[in-house]
Amino acid sequence: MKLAVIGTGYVGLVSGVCFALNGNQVICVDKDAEKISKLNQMESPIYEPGIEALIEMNTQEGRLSFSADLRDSVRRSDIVILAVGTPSLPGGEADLRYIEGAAAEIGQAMEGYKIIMTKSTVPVGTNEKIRQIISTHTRHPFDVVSAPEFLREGSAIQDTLHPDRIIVGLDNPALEPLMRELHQGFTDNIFVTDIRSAEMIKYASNAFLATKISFINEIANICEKVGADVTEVAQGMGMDRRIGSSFLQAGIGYGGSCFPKDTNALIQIAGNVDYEFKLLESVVEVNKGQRFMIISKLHESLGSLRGAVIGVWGLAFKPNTDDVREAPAREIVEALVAEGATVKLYDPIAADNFRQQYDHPQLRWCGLPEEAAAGSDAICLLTDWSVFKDIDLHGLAESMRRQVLIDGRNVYSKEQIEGTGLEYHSVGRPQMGGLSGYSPSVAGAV
Ligand SMILES: NC(=O)c1ccc[n+]([C@@H]2O[C@H](COP(=O)([O-])OP(=O)(O)OC[C@H]3O[C@@H](n4cnc5c(N)ncnc54)[C@H](O)[C@@H]3O)[C@@H](O)[C@H]2O)c1
Ligand SMILES: O=c1ccn([C@@H]2O[C@H](COP(=O)(O)OP(=O)(O)O[C@H]3O[C@H](CO)[C@@H](O)[C@H](O)[C@H]3O)[C@@H](O)[C@H]2O)c(=O)[nH]1
Repeated sequence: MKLAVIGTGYVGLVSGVCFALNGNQVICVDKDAEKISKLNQMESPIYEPGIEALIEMNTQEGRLSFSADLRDSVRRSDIVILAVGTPSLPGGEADLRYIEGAAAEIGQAMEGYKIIMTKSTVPVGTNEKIRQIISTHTRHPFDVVSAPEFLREGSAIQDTLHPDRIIVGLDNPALEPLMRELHQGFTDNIFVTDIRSAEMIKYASNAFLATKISFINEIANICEKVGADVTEVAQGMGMDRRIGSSFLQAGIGYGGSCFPKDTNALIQIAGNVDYEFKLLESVVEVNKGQRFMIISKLHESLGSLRGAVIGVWGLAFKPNTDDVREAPAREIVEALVAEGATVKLYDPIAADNFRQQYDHPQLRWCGLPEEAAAGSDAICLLTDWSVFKDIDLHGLAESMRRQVLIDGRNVYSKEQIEGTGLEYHSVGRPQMGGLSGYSPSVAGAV
């Protein structure tokens, strides 16, 4: 099939490449000329493992091309996929200006029947709005399909090629066979529903996953006070198939371009129909607070942070991505700076993106994790990049001014820490080493 994918960000580029791999003829379109120019040189504008090799292979085999010309690309395609951003407005609602802009451009470009398939995450009713906008610009017939995307950054290609399910929302049943054919090879598990339900499935899924994370983070906070270990608790809970073991990793909370924005948008979607989504409001509240446990633990160990040197490992919102949108690291680093610390930062991939958004004279940019640790009073691990798992912790302790390690992602095992001389704090697990050692505040409870 002939496809035009509008927006070559994390979703559009990965989807475009994977649809090309599946034998389709794909044009990836972006209004950002710099992105298109990079792509034409076989260079990916985003970091996503495996993407560059697939861009090159599909382009060489003539199935994939890149263009800044939306009009021409739409005319040459049967299916137009919308993958533009839907960021948050200040009040939390989804900002639909890119969707609306692209819909108008598509309408203006059309010279015959098209299927418009929305992959962007959009509030319930948006596909109807897309239909209205397009119809004000064209007399040609078209159909609108909602096909929300569920890929995760860092494993986006695998997620696209082997998804748990594909959701297709349509109001023209005649399109179902074509949608099945388009996704053939990815999965047979295609759930066809109405457009509004498809739009809601996306928000409900993200909100549920965010709820799991805030839930386990609150359990972790209680574990610390009662002397339990949240990793054991999560493992035991996850053995119940009704609960499942995924998304029960306690830490400094969720970030990224999706969970924070989509939970807020769903609260607004509910609010617009006079429904207060209290559970989700609490999920968001818990998540906002969770990152600051890093600062509390630093205070416990070091007292005032004025004049302290703090190493920070990891700036991306999760490993294997260069994306720093809504990364918990941002607020943690800002708090450290505000408290008068010098902060030594290291991230294997995302440091440049982070620095473009936030820089300060108290920040020192480091090229290696060991460099960020040397002479520091404490290290805070904020992103669970695999490079941190294999660090020589004995050598690390020796290079530091004070031997405090705050592990915001529960990366290290008890065995790895034992004998290193580090005072080790993690999330919802017993403290190890240090003057206080592990002293659960359970005196009243036992
Ligand atoms: N990032 C993810 O992991 C992920 C996963 C699932 C769903 N989503 C959803 O998918 C959508 C896209 O997310 P993203 O992270 O890929 O966004 P992104 O910001 O990385 O990319 C969006 C791209 O669209 C381009 N664009 C905007 N208007 C355009 C127009 N009129 N013509 C051509 N190009 C245009 C922008 O220049 C940009 O390159 C959002 O709704 C998001 O919520 C994202
Ligand atoms: O047990 C867990 C799992 C994740 N996280 C954090 O949650 C955030 C999001 O992680 P993840 O879901 O892996 O990454 P995203 O790329 O944001 O993907 C989510 O958001 C996308 C955009 O909507 C959806 O398509 C995906 O299905 C959904 O998982 C990150 O900060 C993680 O560190 C935890 O703290 N604990």
